Amino acid sequence: MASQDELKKQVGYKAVDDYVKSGMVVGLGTGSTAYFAVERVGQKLKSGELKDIIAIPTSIRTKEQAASLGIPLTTLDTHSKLDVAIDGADSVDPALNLVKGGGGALFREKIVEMAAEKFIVIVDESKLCSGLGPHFPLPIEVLPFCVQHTMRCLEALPAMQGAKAVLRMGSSENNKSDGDEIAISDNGCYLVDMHFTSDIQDPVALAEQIVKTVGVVEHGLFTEMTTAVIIAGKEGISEKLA
Ligand SMILES: O=C[C@H](O)[C@H](O)[C@H](O)COP(=O)(O)O
Repeated sequence: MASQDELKKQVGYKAVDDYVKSGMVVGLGTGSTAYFAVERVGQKLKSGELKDIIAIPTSIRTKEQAASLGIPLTTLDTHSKLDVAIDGADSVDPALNLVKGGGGALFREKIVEMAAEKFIVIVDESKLCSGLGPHFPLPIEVLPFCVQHTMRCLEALPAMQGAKAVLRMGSSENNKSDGDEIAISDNGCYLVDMHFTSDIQDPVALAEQIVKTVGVVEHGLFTEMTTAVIIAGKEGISEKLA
């Protein structure tokens, strides 16, 4: 049976093979699944199968990986429109709404992926869920100023359904929750993870309430953005179109 890494590699490679063509401006996602898509772009540029690609990375980690592979890079300041962006996700619901930001990259991911004509999501089947929320905590990037106050405001939002806010701890090297310092995003901000005990009833309404909360930079609900989800599982690879 294929390992989880093998499944991630399969979808990462397939997304590049199916959706990235020469001459495109490509958004490169962040995380252990997107890693393989970046690897594939690098391989195909090196072999000459792809030409004239320019890419926009969604984190410092991805920028470093892409640079090490010789992928030409740009930013949204130079290219406001992308042909395609490819990224992983932490949760995918049946309507292809996503929770993202488990690796802390949600702000850069969202600003890049919103600018892409096609947004291709790559996951193994463990990321599929019947409803967002309990499957994976919802990350929110916030300014450090008075973070405890911002967390209480988030908990009090009507559409938050009583979810509990937890300030993410990590280390300066890795903003996954594995250290004893407050995790710092690539943008110098904090990350708050909202823990739900029931499915989020209305992700669009919740997103609207979160962005109106002063102190919030961005949140990890990616609603109505997905073009397609490529899923790797025990039965092989499948694709769901929005
Ligand atoms: O901030 C991180 C991103 O949103 C990732 O795309 C997401 O956490 C999925 O990462 P992975 O493919 O490592 O599970």
